[in-house]
Amino acid sequence: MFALVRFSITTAPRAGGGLVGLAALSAATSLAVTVLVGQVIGATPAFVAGDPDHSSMPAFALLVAALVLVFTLDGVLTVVLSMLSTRLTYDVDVVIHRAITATMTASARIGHLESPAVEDESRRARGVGNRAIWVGLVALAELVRSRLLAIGSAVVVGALFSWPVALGLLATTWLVEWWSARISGIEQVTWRAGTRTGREADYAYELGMGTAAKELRVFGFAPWLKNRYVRDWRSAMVPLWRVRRAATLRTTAVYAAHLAVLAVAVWLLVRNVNAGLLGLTEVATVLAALLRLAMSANGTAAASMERATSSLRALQRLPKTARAVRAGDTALEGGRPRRDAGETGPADVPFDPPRPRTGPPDVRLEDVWFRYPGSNVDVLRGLTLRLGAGEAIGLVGLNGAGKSTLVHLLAGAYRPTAGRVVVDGVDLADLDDQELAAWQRRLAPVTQEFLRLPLTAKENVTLAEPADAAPDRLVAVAATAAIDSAIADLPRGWDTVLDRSVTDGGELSGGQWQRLALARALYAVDAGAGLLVLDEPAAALDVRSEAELVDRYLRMATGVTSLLISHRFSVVRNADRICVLDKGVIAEQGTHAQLLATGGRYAQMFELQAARYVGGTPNA
Ligand SMILES: Nc1ncnc2c1ncn2[C@@H]1O[C@H](COP(=O)(O)OP(=O)(O)OP(=O)(O)O)[C@@H](O)[C@H]1O
Repeated sequence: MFALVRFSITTAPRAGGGLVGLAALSAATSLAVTVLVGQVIGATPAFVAGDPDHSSMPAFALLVAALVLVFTLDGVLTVVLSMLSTRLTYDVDVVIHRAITATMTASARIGHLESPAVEDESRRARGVGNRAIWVGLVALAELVRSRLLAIGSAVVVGALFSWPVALGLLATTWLVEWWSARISGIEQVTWRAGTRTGREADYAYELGMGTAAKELRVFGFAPWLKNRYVRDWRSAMVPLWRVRRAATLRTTAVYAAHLAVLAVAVWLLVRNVNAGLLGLTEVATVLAALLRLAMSANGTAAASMERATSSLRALQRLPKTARAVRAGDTALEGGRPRRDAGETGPADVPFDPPRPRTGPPDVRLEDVWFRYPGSNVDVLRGLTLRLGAGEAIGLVGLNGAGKSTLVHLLAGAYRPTAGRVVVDGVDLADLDDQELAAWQRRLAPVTQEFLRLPLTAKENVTLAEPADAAPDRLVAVAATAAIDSAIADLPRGWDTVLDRSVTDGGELSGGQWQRLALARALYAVDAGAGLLVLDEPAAALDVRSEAELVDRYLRMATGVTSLLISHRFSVVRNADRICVLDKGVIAEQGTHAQLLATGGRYAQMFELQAARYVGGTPNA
């Protein structure tokens, strides 16, 4: 409870503090209503049978007016409390989202993004329905109100009637509350154990409703995915239902004890009335207070607080878990010291749209070993490769040889397990986050899974670069990437949002998306990026245009260092140097003609591919 109070007061001091303060005030007004109701009822007979000159009128009217006033205030406070809760909801939502996104984007490296531990912790922090913490904060106000009201009502019952009855009922009221919170705690532990299955259910839902909604239906996989979702969701929820079923008997016993004490209290009250020990005012006040006390057990609020506290702890652990996952790389690397102190989070890393124009970089991979976190297979095994400043290097290799992995290492997204990636003499592993982010801004990549953003066509090309400052550049790169006519056909040209679900939105074919991604990389080069990386840039293009497009592309990108990865030899053959990646190392390198003359692996692969074209050698 104290952790939540501290959290609400530090994150939203006005709404959080105001909510708790108002809750206390609301408890006081509710208690005042109870006492005034007793007073009015007690005074009614005397007033009704009153003297003919109505001398008791002003006092009775005053009592009724006070009751109406306090009752109205109580109602107003309830409305204000609900408004403040809504306000707190917004404030806290922002804080939680910021905390989670700050952790996820705290580093320019990406190991933690693939970590199940980090994903589970983030899911726990968000809680069921993503709202555990703020539901708990609203419950905190309710709990403050109900507990103060319970104590106040007990004092009224004790002072006017019986202290043992007051304390007995207070005890069973809190027993009910404690029991609800305890069950919720057990449910939390059970739910935490099932977060992985729950996450799988979430993925299935996201796939079916978003990412792959169209494809799954076109190919008739929707029922399969639905069954899978139901299966995973049930297996995450069944243990929870089991906990609830197992607790049914004890829950019934706790509520029965509470009701029994209330029944005894009412029976004793009736006995006292019969014995003439209590007047009408006392009876009315005590009865109202007894009911208030008995009904103040707020198991729901206590349970929500339990859940919120558990989520809050997960939220506080999250950055540590993410750091530990990233630090796991250090252990893999044999403890080479790293400068993690520079991890400052997105709020502190200023985004600087203009790319630093520092010319084409010289990049060296020196005896690089790499295995993915959690894997026991070395993808790269002592790879050494140099991309000289301004050189165009082609990279070929079989599926799974490690070509895309090499691109991740070049970008510094992962650290090598051993060895170094050195850019202009600086080891990427020694860069702090801001320096690494600056290096990544010097890259213009087209990866296999290129971005398809539901933004305008213009934003898809320019991203953070200011397009309005260079409209000619936009036209030029669109022409080079041969996407200009497709853009002209869109309902609103460059300003068309590339998402069919938007009014006046447009859609591109797979090949047209790829051309748009190429235009984006060219635009970045023009804006100052010095290293162009094309990973299968022509996979979605028809064979006729691919080689011609890539050649045109490289011509326009002169003056940069470029890495061209492709299974299609027609794409890489004009590179200054072609490297063959095999078994984690560069097995061969040279020009297209030199490699063919050597008769090695490259020549074999080339001949195999060429034989599939009519006439033997495409573009040879
Ligand atoms: N995030 C990851 N975690 C664990 N292993 C991975 C991860 N990404 C790739 N791998 C593994 O690393 C190896 C190299 O993959 P990579 O994608 O770099 O190959 P590639 O040469 O680009 O393949 P392709 O030609 O099919 O695109 C593969 O065995 C793959 O299964």
